[in-house]
Amino acid sequence: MATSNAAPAALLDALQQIRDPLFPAGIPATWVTVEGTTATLQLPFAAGPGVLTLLNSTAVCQDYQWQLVIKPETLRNSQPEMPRMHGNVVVISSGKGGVGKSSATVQLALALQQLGARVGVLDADIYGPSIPTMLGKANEPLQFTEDNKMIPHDCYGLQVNSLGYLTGKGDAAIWRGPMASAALQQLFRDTKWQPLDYLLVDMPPGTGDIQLTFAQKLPITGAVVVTTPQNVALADAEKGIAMFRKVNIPISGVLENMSYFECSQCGHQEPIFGRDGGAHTAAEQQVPLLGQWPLATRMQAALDAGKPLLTSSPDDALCEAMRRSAELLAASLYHQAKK
Ligand SMILES: Nc1ncnc2c1ncn2[C@@H]1O[C@H](COP(=O)(O)OP(=O)(O)OP(=O)(O)O)[C@@H](O)[C@H]1O
Repeated sequence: MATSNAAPAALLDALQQIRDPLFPAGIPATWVTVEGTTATLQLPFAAGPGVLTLLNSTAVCQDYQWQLVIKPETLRNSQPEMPRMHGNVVVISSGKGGVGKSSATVQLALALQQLGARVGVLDADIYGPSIPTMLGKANEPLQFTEDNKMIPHDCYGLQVNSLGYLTGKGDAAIWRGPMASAALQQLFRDTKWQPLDYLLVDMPPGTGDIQLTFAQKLPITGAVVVTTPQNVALADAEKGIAMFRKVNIPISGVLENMSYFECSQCGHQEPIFGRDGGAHTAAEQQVPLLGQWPLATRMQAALDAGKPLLTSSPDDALCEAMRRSAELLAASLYHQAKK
């Protein structure tokens, strides 16, 4: 019976030649095992079955029945002296408020989960924690362990903690400066997370002291900068990128949100905030573009109802775009950490 060591050289060669944003340097032999005509691709980051379609576009690969196994690796982070307890911590940030940072956090988290990862969400947006609205359970108080750790809510299989579960509406906004940074760190540390592959942190918007201190204290693997395409948002997105660079946190990518308005009646696409602004910023800053999500009424309605599209209409074309962004994020985290 053929084993991984016996994988034909022609197959390994072909895999190494594959080029895709998920595999910028091809697929290494160590990710592939072969038994007879069954081949298994084990990926160290979350990705969807489209990967197998990519393989099957190569003639040699078509001789095998492919299986995909997702086993995300916990990568190095910004606090090498701390134990890697929370999987890969990814901060989702925006220089400007209201661009869709919380929506992106929720939807990237659900998409990563649908790609086979164990995912947590930490809502650290002190100015207005909106994750409980988007994922439900807004009025369910948190439970505590005997040693006083917060037990995260289970929302659609995600482990979720939010300042919104601890404070009454409006209370959070009075936190400022060092008090806010300390509260955020406590929220991170005093939550009893079950094993995770990815922990997505919804940061407070902006690039001030609170964000900088918090970013410096967390064991961060990468940062996503969410922006809308217009110039005022892009200028703030660039400030965000500069802030993370200053503290040596890799930028995993820019996510352009509200890229165009999509008419639900006729499908016409109107770039109301300008065209490709986030894409240009990503190119100029030499960071990956994770996606261009449209402004879509059904996305907002689903989030407002606490039933994101990925849970209520997973076959929607928008969900496909979100899963693509999530796999690009997972791959970017991996490749940047291995550089
Ligand atoms: N692509 C989109 N299409 C339609 N509505 C969207 C889209 N992205 C976000 N929204 C809606 O815009 C509003 C603001 O989004 P969200 O709360 O995610 O922004 P934010 O950047 O986190 O804001 P804040 O600065 O308050 O933290 C929400 O009602 C959300 O449902």
